[in-house]
Amino acid sequence: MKTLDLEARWQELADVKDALGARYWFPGTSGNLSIKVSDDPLEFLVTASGKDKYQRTDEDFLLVDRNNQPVEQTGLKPSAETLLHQKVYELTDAGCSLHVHTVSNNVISELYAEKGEITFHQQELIKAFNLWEEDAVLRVPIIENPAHIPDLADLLAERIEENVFGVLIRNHGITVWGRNAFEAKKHLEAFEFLFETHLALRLHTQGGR
Ligand SMILES: CSCCC(=O)C(=O)COP(=O)(O)O
Ligand SMILES: [Zn+2]
Repeated sequence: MKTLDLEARWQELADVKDALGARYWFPGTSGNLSIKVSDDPLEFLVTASGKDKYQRTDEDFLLVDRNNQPVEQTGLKPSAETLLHQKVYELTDAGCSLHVHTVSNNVISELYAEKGEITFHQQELIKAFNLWEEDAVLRVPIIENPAHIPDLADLLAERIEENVFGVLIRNHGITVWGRNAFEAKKHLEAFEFLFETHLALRLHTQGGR
């Protein structure tokens, strides 16, 4: 892995972090982000655990390997949810994975938890997921939120399949991915737009029920 690649990926992820931070999508130090630096062996930059993600510092990210262990000696701790990012890289062609907690994704995750998914169709913004046909459907699986992270990561892995670009975690947040940082951010913005629109529409047409 070249130092130049690492530096470029670091800046890319830091810029995404700033953009999501500007939307206040990291309440209470929640959220974690990662970007792939090397495929073989798998190495990715991931946010350090428990940090104020609205700040931009030289200690925001650390490089971890396929076992979620820091590649170099560091006092930083990888995100508690690093294993979820590793599963995404293992099971998809993703180059970047983003996890945020928002009010909208939490409310949707609870409202549709029993169904195990929420679907969107006839919504212009599903084109952000490269779904262009008039009858195309975007499916967002919803999983439970066990405290034991390996169990959570297994639930996530079970729901990853073709044309799934993100998974909601009940009363927790969403994990989203894309082939690169641009696409992952695009997907996350589109999901949040769809969730907010859906909730607003429910409020107006069904009084929130
Ligand atoms: C205070 S948020 C609880 C942990 C969490 O869900 C999260 O997204 C942040 O954890 P991290 O270890 O990545 O800071
Ligand atoms: Zn989280």
